[in-house]
Amino acid sequence: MNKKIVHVAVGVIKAENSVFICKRPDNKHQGGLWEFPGGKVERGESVFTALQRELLEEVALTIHSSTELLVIEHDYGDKQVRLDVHLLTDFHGEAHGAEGQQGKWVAITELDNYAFPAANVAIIEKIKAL
Ligand SMILES: Nc1nc2c([nH]c(=O)n2[C@@H]2O[C@H](COP(=O)(O)OP(=O)(O)OP(=O)(O)O)[C@@H](O)[C@H]2O)c(=O)[nH]1
Ligand SMILES: [Mg+2]
Repeated sequence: MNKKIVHVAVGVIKAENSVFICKRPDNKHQGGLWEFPGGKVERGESVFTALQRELLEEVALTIHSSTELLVIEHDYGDKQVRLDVHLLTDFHGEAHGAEGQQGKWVAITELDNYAFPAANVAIIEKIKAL
């Protein structure tokens, strides 16, 4: 049976050798794990517009431009996702967990110390190679 694929815009917010990550609330899908901020792309919306909307809501950043990093399709069993991952280096604001969630800047060399959803393995590999 074909499952519906959830289209998600994911932003890797990078400044110097660090990226900004947030902790997913326990009650959400893949809760308690760390994530790159982002969310579902709404009907008729571009990935960039979704990123602008989600990052303002979640981490209070204004995004000026983005570049595509990679696309990941992953089946969690309970949910199938397509992650459109963009690199964000052109933004303004002070990143913080604007929805009450934990958020922090982490050196790319320290990312292996954080637990991410399974789909994120390829994102982390890509970031290390930037
Ligand atoms: N934002 C984000 N979502 C991810 C990552 N990795 C990953 O598998 N996902 C999955 O992508 C899906 C959608 O993300 P989301 O929960 O942020 O969506 P959203 O902000 O629109 O949330 P909402 O609809 O609950 O308000 C979730 O099933 C989540 O588990 C990641 O690094 N960042
Ligand atoms: Mg989200």
